[in-house]
Amino acid sequence: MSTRIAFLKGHGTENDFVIVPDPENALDLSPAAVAALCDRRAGIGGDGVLHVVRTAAHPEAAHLAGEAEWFMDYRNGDGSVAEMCGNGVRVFARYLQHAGHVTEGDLAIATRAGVKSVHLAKDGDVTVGMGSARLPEGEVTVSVGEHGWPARNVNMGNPHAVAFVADLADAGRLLDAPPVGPADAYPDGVNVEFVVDRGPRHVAMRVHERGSGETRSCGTGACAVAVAAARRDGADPAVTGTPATYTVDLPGGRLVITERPDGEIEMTGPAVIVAEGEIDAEWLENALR
Ligand SMILES: N[C@H](CCC[C@H](N)C(=O)O)C(=O)O
Repeated sequence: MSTRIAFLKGHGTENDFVIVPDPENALDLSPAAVAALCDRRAGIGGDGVLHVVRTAAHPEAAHLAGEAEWFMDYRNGDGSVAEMCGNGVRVFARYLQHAGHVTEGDLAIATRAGVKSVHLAKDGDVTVGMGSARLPEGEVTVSVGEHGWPARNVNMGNPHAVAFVADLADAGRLLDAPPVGPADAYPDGVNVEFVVDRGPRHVAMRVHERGSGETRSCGTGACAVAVAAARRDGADPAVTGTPATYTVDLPGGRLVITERPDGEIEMTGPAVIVAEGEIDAEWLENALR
């Protein structure tokens, strides 16, 4: 019998992930291996992979070992690397609790976008300190077919273009990445969000994610949407001195985003471990050929 590699499956508002515990960073998780694991027909299936590594064991994160014991080595479903994954951090924290590495309460998780503070509440929700948003200068536009909209450029550690539309159906089927202009605005690609209002400080969104396609939810995207909506609504906390809280409905569930006057953004939502099992190492090896 060939070697087995442990995995778990989890999701946060139906943004789903293959979780691969690998404390000593011993596995060669190449882009091809990640894409094979995320393949929804020939593999396990997921929007991305959460590679669970002790911070001290990963060359990109070892400098953060004094601040956080675990590093979320996040990969998109196409095998590309992204700086941050908001839903992923919640599921990552839930995995650490499931595996007995942490109990409920507060913990820190290292990511490529720095160390994130996480609170595991008794009632099942997880709150993540997402840091603050950057709003690069310059107009960007998003197009779908003959439609075009001005969009807000928001960086949550990863890039987002947020377009407010009349109807979420205006985004079409989102089978491909919607063109974003100007062409040089996002040299490394971008996550694109389409937003409609549902009520005061209440929006709904769809997202086409860089490296994963349309997903049921995007945590960093929901934060980008809340930040863009607060600027549109004259509720920028840095100006008003008052925190701005938005309820964000996604196809896969609901997230609550609060931006404080100091710029810190908190995201609260569910995180679920669905299953665990073993990957056949020989299968994975063959999948790379
Ligand atoms: N596709 C994103 C990373 C995952 C973001 C999303 N799943 C989230 O929950 O924040 C990117 O390439 O920047």
